[in-house]
Amino acid sequence: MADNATPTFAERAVQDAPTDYAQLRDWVAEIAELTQPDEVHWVDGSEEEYDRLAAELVEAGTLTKLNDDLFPHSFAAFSDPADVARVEDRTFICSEKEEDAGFTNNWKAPAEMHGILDDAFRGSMRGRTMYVIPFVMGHLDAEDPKYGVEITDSAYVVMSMRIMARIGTDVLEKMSREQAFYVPAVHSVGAPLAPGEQDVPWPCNATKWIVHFPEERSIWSYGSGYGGNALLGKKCYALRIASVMARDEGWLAEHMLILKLTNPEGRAFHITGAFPSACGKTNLALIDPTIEGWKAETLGDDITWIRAGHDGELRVINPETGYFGVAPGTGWSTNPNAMRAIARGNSIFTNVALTDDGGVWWEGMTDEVPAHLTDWRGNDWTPESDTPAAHPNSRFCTPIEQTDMLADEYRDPAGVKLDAILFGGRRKTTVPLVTEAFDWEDGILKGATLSSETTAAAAGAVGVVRRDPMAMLPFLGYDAGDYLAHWIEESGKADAEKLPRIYLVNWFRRNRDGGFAWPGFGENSRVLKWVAERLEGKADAVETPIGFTPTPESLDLTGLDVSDADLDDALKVDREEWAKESELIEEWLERFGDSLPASIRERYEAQKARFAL
Ligand SMILES: Nc1nc2c(ncn2[C@@H]2O[C@H](COP(=O)(O)OP(=O)(O)OP(=O)(O)O)[C@@H](O)[C@H]2O)c(=O)[nH]1
Ligand SMILES: O=C([O-])CC(=O)C(=O)O
Ligand SMILES: [Mn+2]
Repeated sequence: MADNATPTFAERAVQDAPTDYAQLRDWVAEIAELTQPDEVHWVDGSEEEYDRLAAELVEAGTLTKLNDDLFPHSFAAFSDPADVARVEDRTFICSEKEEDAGFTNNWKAPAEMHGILDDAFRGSMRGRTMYVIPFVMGHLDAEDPKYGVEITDSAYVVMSMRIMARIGTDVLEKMSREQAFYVPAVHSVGAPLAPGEQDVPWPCNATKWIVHFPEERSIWSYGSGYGGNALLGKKCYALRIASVMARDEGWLAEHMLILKLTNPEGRAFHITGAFPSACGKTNLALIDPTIEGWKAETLGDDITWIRAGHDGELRVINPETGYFGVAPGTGWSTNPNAMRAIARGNSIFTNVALTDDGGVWWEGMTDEVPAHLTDWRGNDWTPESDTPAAHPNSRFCTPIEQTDMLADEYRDPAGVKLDAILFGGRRKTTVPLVTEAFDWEDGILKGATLSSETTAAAAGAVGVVRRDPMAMLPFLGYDAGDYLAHWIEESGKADAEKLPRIYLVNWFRRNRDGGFAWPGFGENSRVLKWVAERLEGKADAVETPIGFTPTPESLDLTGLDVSDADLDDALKVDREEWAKESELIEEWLERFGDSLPASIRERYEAQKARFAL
């Protein structure tokens, strides 16, 4: 016990707590006792609070206020050059049993990991403010709201969480009233300050731990201030922990965009797309169709929760409220919908370049390259410079409500019926522009064996082909084989004839000259049109050993300047390429051992046999 004069860290953490939810108060007190912050602030989620934090971060040099005439109410942040992406090799799933984490995850025994984390977090918030952020992923008025509380010592995280999720007083009140379960999520940049020590603009620690305890449903993140490592509602909760909740409760947490596509007759199709990080989800979610009469609206760009509805349909919602989008390549010509949302302001940019008039710029934003910039590292930059002005994984963090083409159904907790699922990745070779799976099980095989070249979204080598089941490889909270079995089980709850159709897509295949065979971006609406017309039984296709691909005539190419050679390069199923691919797929499936569902192996054998014919 402390004497009367000095309250303990625990006492100070809850003395002004705006809740009487005892379990929550106890947990916050316990974390304060461990991390020893100077102050504790319970986040209310108000605009005044956001502006106050922004002013503090501008003062500290963490944020640069942008020119209000260009990007109203917006800021740029520049991270430590060693803290620019998710760190997959420091990400752990600490289930009780190692086999439950599966071969795709790093694992340590929970007791051992708790010991490591206790040591790391002890005193880690000294000299800093500890923020308590009540949040909900998905809708607050959902049947079963998915609450969380993030404790963090980063005001940048608080500001970003306010864009990305529903946070603050309303959430805290409802959670407290219901005494509801919440996911406890603790984040520290791991850079305590000694008394009088000067802070740096982007505090972080060379050692990083991104840890999930699936049975406890808890998250501990140490050492990084960046994106998916630190905004714990996003990948850590809404994918890794949610995938485990989904397994136990009977739903699916997926790394997918949601798009509503309406044809000229007014019929709407809801399409999700699972593509690995930096492989085109945000761009497809915000597509500006180039074909006449077709309308696209978005519901989400990164995470989708899927549930079999009472009506035998699969229904989907987006649990987030903002974009944490890849900046480079997002431009007025490639993605005007994203640009318009960004230009409304209220955004935080991380690791982009600054223009001389107080705006931001990144590669691909405009066709014209500015003559002078300050690059993401703070150095002078000109078009002659030999490094990019913006980091390849620089990001814009922008409220989804600022999107002109936001679908009304985004706001509906019941979500929308799912009509088609696209699985995609970056493949220079082998994988055609679009292939319709023969049926649902064949579609699951396509998802289970999905592959892509690695990108700058995660630390490590770029451009290496790896298998990425359902684009969830870095986001699975449990064994990959059990996850595939869960997909099969959940889809069994829907009426077979109401199940979505599954397509494999690849916008990134190269032509014989090494360029992109397909122009991509808005032109992908031509592929979406083909998908919609397949769903209606209207579009023609060629049957190949891997499924149905478009006949050149069935793709609407009106007004598109694409050569026959490029089209052939984009669409072909090449037997030699697939002979190599089959070997890689076989090696991949071997790695699952006994946990691979038998039906997936059977469908793979059937595919292989079709090539042998
Ligand atoms: N060539 C080509 N590039 C594309 C296409 N769609 C997206 N890209 C580029 O791919 C990169 C990543 O695209 P995003 O849409 O941000 O990818 P994402 O899947 O949302 O990435 P995360 O947010 O990291 O999960 C950007 O540089 C885009 O410009 C396309 O159709 N063709
Ligand atoms: O999580 C992040 O840092 C950014 C992101 O969306 C991804 O990598 O998929
Ligand atoms: Mn994205």
